[in-house]
Amino acid sequence: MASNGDNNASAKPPPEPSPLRKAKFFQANMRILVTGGAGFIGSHLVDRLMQNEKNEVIVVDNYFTGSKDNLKQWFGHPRFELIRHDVTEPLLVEVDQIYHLACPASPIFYKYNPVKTIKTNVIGTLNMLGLAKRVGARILLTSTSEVYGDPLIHPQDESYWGNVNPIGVRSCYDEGKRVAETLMFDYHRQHGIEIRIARIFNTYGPRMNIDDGRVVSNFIAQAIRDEPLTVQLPGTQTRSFCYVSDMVDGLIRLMEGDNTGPINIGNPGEFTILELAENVKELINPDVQIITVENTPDDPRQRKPDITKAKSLLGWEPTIKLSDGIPLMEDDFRSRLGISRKK
Ligand SMILES: NC(=O)c1ccc[n+]([C@@H]2O[C@H](COP(=O)([O-])OP(=O)(O)OC[C@H]3O[C@@H](n4cnc5c(N)ncnc54)[C@H](O)[C@@H]3O)[C@@H](O)[C@H]2O)c1
Ligand SMILES: O=c1ccn([C@@H]2O[C@H](COP(=O)(O)OP(=O)(O)O[C@H]3OC[C@@H](O)[C@H](O)[C@H]3O)[C@@H](O)[C@H]2O)c(=O)[nH]1
Repeated sequence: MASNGDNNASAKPPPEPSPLRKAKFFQANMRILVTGGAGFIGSHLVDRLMQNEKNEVIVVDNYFTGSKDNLKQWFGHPRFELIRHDVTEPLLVEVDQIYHLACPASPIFYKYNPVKTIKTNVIGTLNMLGLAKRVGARILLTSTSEVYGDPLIHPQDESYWGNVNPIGVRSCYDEGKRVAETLMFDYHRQHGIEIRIARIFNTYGPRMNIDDGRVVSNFIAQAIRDEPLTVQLPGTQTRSFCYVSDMVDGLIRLMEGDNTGPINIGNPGEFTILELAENVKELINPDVQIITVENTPDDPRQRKPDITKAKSLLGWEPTIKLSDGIPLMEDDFRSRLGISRKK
């Protein structure tokens, strides 16, 4: 099946960014806002940004799925600030870059209060774009592979417009992210805002909530606790799993580069969910049982990123394969669960 053409096509060049960008008083540091920075990917991003001593990092988070614990290593640091704030409310800060991650990402959490999820995606993104416009900041949105819905082309490249149910139980998230992308491009074309859009594919690693509900964290927690691994039917559905340090590297490259995106960031290594369960069983607990359970509506049947653009435009590709990433996550889960390896 054919793709839908160039997403970036625009008739005329966008206007210049806000003059405020160039009218600031001299300042040596880069002031970076990370929304959703207390969450899984956000906190790893903050760690990486804080390594650069020219960066000042402000995190805003409402702690719905994130935790202060993920950032405790930075409390009291002079270049770090944490604000309890909900992005559905306006925010007044002075920053140069915005990494906009705030949004529950696990299906069980984003479906828990769907109206809030879509407000976070739409009003939250509008607020962050309004902020970017006022201060002339560059803004990066963490969009998702879910914008492709249950994809009819495989692997998915950025020119594919997707196959999304607009009225389903996942729509608050996938349609919400699609509107967020639309808003990003409208602010770019209309107001000259410097935008970056990452389409993130399934990402895993240390610090995921133990009971997050997503498949890798579920299977690892189950294997450590000696509970059966719950493969949702049919088990032949596929996902491609990216380790979090690779993801953070891709996001920073996208922010620092010249391309608006959207750009897929993910690991093209594709596994059926049953294969994932077998991998976790082999690596963590060969005695654990694998069982099948009912699935939820509209679960995408296949997903794998085409990362040609990320390779050529960002010089990025993932470096950590699943069989190396699972043990790294296992260490973190064991220490948080207080269950050591069997002798
Ligand atoms: N992890 C993945 O596989 C994946 C895949 C695709 C896209 N993404 C996107 O990456 C981003 C981060 O995902 P994650 O896996 O780290 O999820 P996460 O749930 O761990 O982090 C999301 C963070 O946003 C915060 N948040 C939620 N709603 C908020 C609101 N209204 N105001 C302020 N803060 C709010 C949460 O408390 C949490 O700290 C999300 O935008 C998600 O859609 C993640
Ligand atoms: O215990 C489980 C959990 C999940 N699954 C299956 O594993 C697959 C992946 O499910 P997850 O809940 O981890 O995540 P999904 O791929 O459905 O959605 C994710 O996609 C990308 C991001 O935007 C989000 O992090 C999330 O929406 C699904 O087919 C699901 O049915 C299981 O078989 N068992």
